[in-house]
Amino acid sequence: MLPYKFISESRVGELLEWEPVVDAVEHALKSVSTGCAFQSPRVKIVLPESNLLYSTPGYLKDDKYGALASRVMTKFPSNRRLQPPRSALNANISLMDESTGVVKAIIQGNELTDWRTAAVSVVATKHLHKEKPKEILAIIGAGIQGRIHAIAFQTCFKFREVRIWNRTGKRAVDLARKLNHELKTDAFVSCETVSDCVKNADVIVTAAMAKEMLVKHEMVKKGAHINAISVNPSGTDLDEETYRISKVFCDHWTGVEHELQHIIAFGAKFVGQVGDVIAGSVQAPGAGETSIFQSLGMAVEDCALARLIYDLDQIVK
Ligand SMILES: NC(=O)C1=CN([C@@H]2O[C@H](COP(=O)(O)OP(=O)(O)OC[C@H]3O[C@@H](n4cnc5c(N)ncnc54)[C@H](O)[C@@H]3O)[C@@H](O)[C@H]2O)C=CC1
Ligand SMILES: O=C(O)C1=NCCCC1
Repeated sequence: MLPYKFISESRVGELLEWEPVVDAVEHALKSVSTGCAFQSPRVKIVLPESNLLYSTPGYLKDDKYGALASRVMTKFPSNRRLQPPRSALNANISLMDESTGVVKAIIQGNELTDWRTAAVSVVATKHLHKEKPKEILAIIGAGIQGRIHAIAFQTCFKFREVRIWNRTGKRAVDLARKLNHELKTDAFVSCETVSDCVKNADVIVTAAMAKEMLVKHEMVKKGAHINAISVNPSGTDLDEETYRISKVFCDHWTGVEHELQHIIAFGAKFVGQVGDVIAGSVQAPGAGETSIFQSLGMAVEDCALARLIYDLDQIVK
């Protein structure tokens, strides 16, 4: 018998639904603005062959989603070439008892990472693109994050059209077909060029981790909202001018200081954390203002989800 609960990926998949996940990450995002988030900059270790190990410990003080947790994640890009292929990112979360610090659960963390990242983009869009059109969504990159963002956004907002572009076009075609089938809709379409995908889109998600800047400012509709979720220290999916002409928001200031200096060097001005807008201390972008949410991911998001999963595991049989 293990001295802690083990919660597997398949169990996490059974437990999660969008409404509670979005609520949990909304609490986590707000916590950075209200003094309820305790977290350090992400530790990143570069391993041989450019593989990575990330560590993100944190404590979220919150009645509903409060938790003391630490996530360890590895990124081994060559996993995609294994037979059968494996995810490049692999995460596990230790959830500790808040009064003793003793581990009470180990949660496999890939589903958790996928759901929480897409839910964070949903919350950013809700608050930064409030009362603005949500007819056309463009998704750049049809990988794990592209797929989960497509599902989350369609579940939470119901866009009329969801366009998907991918470097290898067949992946975008296949994903659109699969999602139409799974979600019983015809809203998903694939696009052959980034420009066709982004043109006139109200909301854009970039999850391609491209070496070149894929989205150029002239492609982006004035007043659109962009969720830039790729974490890439050497590049961005958006061009420099898109950053300069937009109001740019982050998840947490510490992350900006430690990981986003290359974007500040473009002349981008970060105007606040999404949590500041939720808490009412920073204004949301006005009509006609283009906005970017530069997502890094942070420990308190993992805390909120770990708590939600742990609590659901106790009650859902
Ligand atoms: N902000 C956050 O909290 C999180 C961010 N991420 C980041 O999101 C990004 C996507 O992650 P996943 O979907 O898991 O990866 P993935 O490998 O499943 O998908 C990446 C997609 O980008 C495309 N791509 C790769 N290189 C490209 C290039 N040079 N040009 C154009 N397209 C290219 C691939 O075809 C693939 O469809 C990564 O940068 C990852 O680090 C992932 C999880 C959380
Ligand atoms: O989930 C996170 O947080 C990630 N951080 C850095 C790299 C991609 C995922």
